[in-house]
Amino acid sequence: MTERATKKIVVKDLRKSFDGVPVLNGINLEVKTGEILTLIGPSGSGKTLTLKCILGLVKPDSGSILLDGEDVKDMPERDRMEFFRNFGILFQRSGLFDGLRVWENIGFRLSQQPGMRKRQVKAMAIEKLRSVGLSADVADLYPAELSGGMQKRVGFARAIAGDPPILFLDEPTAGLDPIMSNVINDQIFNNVRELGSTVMAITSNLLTARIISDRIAMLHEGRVVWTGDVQEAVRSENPYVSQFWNKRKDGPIQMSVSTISA
Ligand SMILES: Nc1ncnc2c1ncn2[C@@H]1O[C@H](COP(=O)(O)OP(=O)(O)OP(=O)(O)O)[C@@H](O)[C@H]1O
Repeated sequence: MTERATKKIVVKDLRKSFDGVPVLNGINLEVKTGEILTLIGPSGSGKTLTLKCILGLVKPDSGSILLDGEDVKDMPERDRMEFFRNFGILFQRSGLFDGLRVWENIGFRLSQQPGMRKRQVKAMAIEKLRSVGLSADVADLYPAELSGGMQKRVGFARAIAGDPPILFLDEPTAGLDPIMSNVINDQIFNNVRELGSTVMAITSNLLTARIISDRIAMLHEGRVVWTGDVQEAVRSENPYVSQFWNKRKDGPIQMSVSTISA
C-alpha cells in the first residue's frame, strides 16, 4: 500500500521557537488509517502547539506535515481552509457558535455545501445528536441553554458531522465530572470505531487516554519521548511514561511552580 493509504497523519521533525526559545524540538508522529493516537505529556510539553501547527493555526519553523498524503505546511490559506473542511475538529472549549441553534451548529459545514436543504441538514444533525446520546429536543436549543457536558457532546457531534476521515480532539473531557467524562469517552470510542475515522487526540485525562486510544505518544520538552500501544503505556517502565502514568512527583519530569500554576 502507498504511504497515503496506510498513514493518514505524518509529522516529521517539526520545530518551532518563540523569541529564540525552542518549544518544539523535532516532533515525529505517524497515525495510521483508522487509528486513534493520543498525545499525553506534562503541561507545556508542546501538545497543543503541535496540534496548532498541524491545523495551520501556527506556522512551524521547519519540518513537514502530511495529512492524507497532502503537504499542508505551505498550503495557501484558501486551499488550507477548503482542505480542512473535510476534517472534524473538537476544540477544548467546544467552540460552538452562540448565535446558532444546536442543529445549526452541528450542520454548519454541511449547510455550506451547494444544494443542501435545511431539512436534510437538520435531519443529519438530529441523527448525530442521537449518536452522542442526546435527544432531538436538544436540536432547537442554543448553546447557552446547555450544560458543559452537553456542550461537549454537541461539539463532538459537530466534529463527526459529515463522517470525517480525520478527526482532531483537543482535551475532549477537560472540565467534566468523572461520570460525564466516561460517557464522552465511550461515545468517542464507539462513534470513531463505527466511522473508521483516524484520530489525533490530546488529553490530560489518563482514563480518557486509556479508553479511547490505540496508541499513545508521550511528549516532553517538545520531543516525543515514547510511543507505543496503550496497553504498553499502562505498564511501561520508560521513566517518563511511568512517572506520568502513575502521577509521581519525582522522576525525570520536573514541574516548576510557574508551570504548574499556568
Ligand atoms: N504563541 C506563543 N507564544 C509564545 N510561547 C508559546 C506560544 N504558544 C505556545 N507557547 C509556549 O509553548 C510551550 C508549549 O505550549 P503548549 O500549549 O503546546 O503546551 P501543552 O503541552 O499543550 O500544555 P497544557 O497541557 O498545559 O495545555 C509553552 O511553554 C507555551 O508557553
